[in-house]
Amino acid sequence: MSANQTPPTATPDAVKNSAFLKACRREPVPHTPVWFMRQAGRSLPEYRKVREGVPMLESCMRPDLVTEITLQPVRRHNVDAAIYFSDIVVPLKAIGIDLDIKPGVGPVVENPIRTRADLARLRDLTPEDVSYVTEAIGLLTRELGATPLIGFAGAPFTLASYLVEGGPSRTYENAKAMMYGDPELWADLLDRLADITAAFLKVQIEAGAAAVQLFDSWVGSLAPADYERSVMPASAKVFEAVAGYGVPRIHFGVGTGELLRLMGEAGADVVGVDWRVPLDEAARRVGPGKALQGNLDPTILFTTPEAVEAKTREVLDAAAGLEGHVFNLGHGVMPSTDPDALTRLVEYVHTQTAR
Ligand SMILES: Cc1c2[nH]c(c1CCC(=O)O)Cc1[nH]c(c(CCC(=O)O)c1C)Cc1[nH]c(c(CCC(=O)O)c1C)Cc1[nH]c(c(C)c1CCC(=O)O)C2
Repeated sequence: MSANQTPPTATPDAVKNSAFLKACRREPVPHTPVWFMRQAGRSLPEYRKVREGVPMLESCMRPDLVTEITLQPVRRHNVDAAIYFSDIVVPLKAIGIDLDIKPGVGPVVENPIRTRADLARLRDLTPEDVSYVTEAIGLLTRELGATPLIGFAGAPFTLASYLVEGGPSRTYENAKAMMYGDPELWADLLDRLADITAAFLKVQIEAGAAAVQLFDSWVGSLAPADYERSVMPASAKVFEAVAGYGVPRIHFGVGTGELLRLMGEAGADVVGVDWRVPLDEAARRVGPGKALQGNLDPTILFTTPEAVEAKTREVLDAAAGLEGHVFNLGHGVMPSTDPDALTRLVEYVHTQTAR
């Protein structure tokens, strides 16, 4: 093993043999595994109760709260994987970036990153900066038993979109202007973010995360040629940095139909697909050797159980020929979703796909 290679992690056998990890490895499964992006928090009344009076970022730094919130959807819905409760901006906060998560708005950065001098504020992340993550994952893996824990991070482009814009955006005009107008500064910014993201994922894997997901939620705003030239190298650097652990790497974005092949080639084992591209078509675009994750439109959950089943059937039919399928929504659970609709959906996918 060369000096810059990482050792494989000791994922327990019971977790390794879970339906979720088998599907990620494209092995036969007893049933199609299910989890939901943004299953922790959001729609659960028990989540709102424990969060009462605790600001979002503070809750991410408290191992007792992180453990409880991560476990809540596992207890309630019988999902096949847990996702670590945190946020994509937590590693940026941990290195001292002055940002906050405003309720109903999202991440807001006090002083956006716009110039070369601003880059100096992005120092490396050390495990000590996020010791609460290591502690929480230690607690969680004990409680979860055979249920895998998914670690996650924001991808360089999506993190840059918040850092350069200063908050949520529809058009990403400042970020894209930097990408087109000062490609060297942009490349250096994304490279810095790749290192921070890779360090944050390593902390989670070394603490016991059995898989990781890179959220490039907003990268669908780019044309494939610009993605390939200006973003893919940084995302590929993140995937490469954690390749040696042997844990599945999931890559997800919204509106990424035109980018699916490149997002797989960046180094993912599993490509996440939103609801705009049927999974059989997504498989053709991604090519062989990758599992797919997705892709029920989350808004269908506001209709009737019959309509949810019919739409789920379409997803399962499109997924029938795939090498590996992890059932998920095409984007995160929306806050006003009825939690019982999620529980019924898990049950439906499990019974429809039982082998
Ligand atoms: C773009 C992005 C963010 N955060 C995240 C993404 C990528 C996923 C995606 O595309 O949806 C990722 C994220 N954020 C959160 C998780 C927890 C784990 C999970 O349940 O998936 C995960 C995986 C908790 C959170 N992150 C946030 C909340 C809500 C804050 C609260 O409950 O007070 C939660 C539970 C805040 C947040 N943070 C962010 C947004 C857009 C918001 C929502 C703002 C709002 O509408 O209130 C940035």
